[in-house]
This record gives sequence, structure tokens and C-alpha cells, in this order.
Amino acid sequence: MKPTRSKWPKLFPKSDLQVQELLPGQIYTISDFFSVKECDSLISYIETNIHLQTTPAIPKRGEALRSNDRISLSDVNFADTLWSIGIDQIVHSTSAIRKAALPHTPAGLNSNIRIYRYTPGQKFECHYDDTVKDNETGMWSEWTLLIYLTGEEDMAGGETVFYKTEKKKSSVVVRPMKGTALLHRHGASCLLHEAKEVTKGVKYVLRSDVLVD
Ligand SMILES: O=C(O)CCC(=O)C(=O)O
Ligand SMILES: [Fe+2]
Repeated sequence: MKPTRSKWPKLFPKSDLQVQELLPGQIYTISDFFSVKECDSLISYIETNIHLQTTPAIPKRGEALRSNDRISLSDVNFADTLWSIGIDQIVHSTSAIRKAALPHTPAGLNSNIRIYRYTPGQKFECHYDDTVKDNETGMWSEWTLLIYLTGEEDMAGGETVFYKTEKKKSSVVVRPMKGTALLHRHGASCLLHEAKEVTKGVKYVLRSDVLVD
């Protein structure tokens, strides 16, 4: 993991966030978690300061095919900022998220921040997200946090699709919207999911995980 970076653009605390429940106890979205201006500043910060690496189109044995440009950074301060500007408030005010964590309590975000950029032809095939231990705090993760920095004005394709069963008969499709945050349960309760191929423009995503204490 690359060392801490500190000069992220300023992100503002949100007071009126609304949570949409797409699948109880499993998938939640929060529109306008970042403003358009925050998304654009983050993208220009990333493009100027962070070198993303293209993942090989040939996956390691047992891993899903993932083709995108990505980086994994360790940044406790940035994780704390994302938590305190609104994710904290969301997880604590959404009873299904609190209940799913029991007997533990959601307590922060993974300092492992990942940035993905998908250009046309790139995608992340079906997989499950594992529970991980945050190296900095020793806490375990329970939910994946994805924040889309681009949406339909910037791109086509790139939907995040969750399957209710392994046979993929029924799905929940999340179309990336600029500034929307998505929380989905992971580890033993993770649904099979994938990021569809981007067909036009650029999809940018920030990823962390909700940790429980
Ligand atoms: O890029 C997406 O829409 C999904 C990313 C994902 O599934 C992951 O980071 O595990
Ligand atoms: Fe995933």
C-alpha cells in the first residue's frame, strides 16, 4: 500500500443526507454525499497527484477479472474525514445498518482508501468482498463503501449490479450517479456483485469499508 497522502481537497460536513434502502440489511445509497464541486476537485486532485496503475486483464487464480486503473492508499486522516462528514451519521441513523453490525458497533472507516478509474472496455467481474482488518486500528470491516465521482453526465455503462442469488436470477442495479455513496454488506453476508463494463466516458470510484468495534 502506498504511503499517506494529505493534501486532499476540502470536503464539507453534510447535514441533510437521505438514505435510500435498495435491499433491506444489504444495499443502501446516499445521494449527494459529495457535491458536484467536491467530485470535480477530487478528480482533478487525483489526476494531478496520484498515479493509478492499470490492473492486468488476466486475473490471479481464484480472483475475479478486474480491469481498471487503481491505487490503494493508507490514509487515516482521509478515512476520518469521510466518516465525520456524513457516513458516521448515516450508519448510526439507519437502524438496519446498526442492527446488522450487532453485537458490534460501526466505528469508523478503513484507512485503506482505494481509487478506481474505469475507461471504455474496463469492468470488474462477479465477486464477493471479504471482511478485512484495518492495519491502523485493528478493527474489522462489515460494509463496503463506494462513492461515485462520476455519473450519467460523464459516462455510460459501469453499473454496479448485485445478485440476490448465485444463479443471478434477480438483481439490484445501481447506476453510478455523481456524488452518490453506496454501502453494501460484505464478508459472510456479501451478495455476488459486479461492475459492468464502461461503454463511454470515465467512471471514477472511491472505496473504503465501514469498520466495527
Ligand atoms: O466499481 C464498482 O462499481 C464496484 C467495485 C467493487 O465491487 C469493489 O471494489 O469490490
Ligand atoms: Fe466488490
